[in-house]
Amino acid sequence: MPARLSVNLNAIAMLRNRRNLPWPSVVGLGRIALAAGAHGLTVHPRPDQRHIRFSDLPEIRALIDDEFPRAEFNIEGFPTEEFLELVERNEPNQVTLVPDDPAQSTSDHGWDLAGQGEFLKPVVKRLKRRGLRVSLFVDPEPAGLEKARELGADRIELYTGPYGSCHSNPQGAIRELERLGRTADAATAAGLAVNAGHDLTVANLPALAEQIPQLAEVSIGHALTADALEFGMPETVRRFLAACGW
Ligand SMILES: CC(=O)[C@@H](O)[C@H](O)COP(=O)(O)O
Ligand SMILES: NCC(=O)COP(=O)(O)O
Repeated sequence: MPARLSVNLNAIAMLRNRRNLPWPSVVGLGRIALAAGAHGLTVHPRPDQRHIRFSDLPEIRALIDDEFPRAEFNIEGFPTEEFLELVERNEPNQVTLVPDDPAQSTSDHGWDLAGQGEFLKPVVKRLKRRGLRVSLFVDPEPAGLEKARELGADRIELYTGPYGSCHSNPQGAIRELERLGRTADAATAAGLAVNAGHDLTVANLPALAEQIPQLAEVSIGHALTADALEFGMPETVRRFLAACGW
């Protein structure tokens, strides 16, 4: 089955936050994306709430529950106590744990699974006890992924930033794709399902989907929001779904 598309609403929230006004509406554009066929919505709340605000989460949860009960809600972020309580209050289908520092402008690396395993283990256990699917954001590096399974994770999310940055470097893109493919295969061998995200575009998705046939989900925000400004959200979602192979 082609990878499912989860639309990341952070970039829309960032645009909204330029003013103390309720537009563009994060929930409204989430609704349009799901109505156009997207399979889920992703948010990545950060402690300073510079994109998604904590108050957006119950509204997104209600949108899915009331209007799109088959859609998935994915919450991404660094597992502080504040983040974990936010997750527990809003009951997503999936939690993607990301090792980003509050000062980072965006996510730019995956977990050091060996070095940070002791920190992650109780966090994964706590989320699993709540019945949530847990995914760990990882670099495209095949070695050591069994550790993610040992920690209790269900999935990994491949950090595709280095692949995305090869948009005008075809040889580099081929090298990154091979690295992503080997990492995905190592994850599958370890019993983990595979998600991917960061700087994915309509242009670079088809090759990724071909390289990783087992890809379960892609979460996409920045390029999808840029395209939505040009083509409108419904047409953009259809273009991204087609790029995934739907
Ligand atoms: C983990 C990841 O790659 C995304 O969550 C990314 O951080 C999107 O969030 P921003 O667009 O707010 O950086
Ligand atoms: N997990 C990655 C994500 O949600 C979106 O990243 P981007 O498309 O905004 O780079």
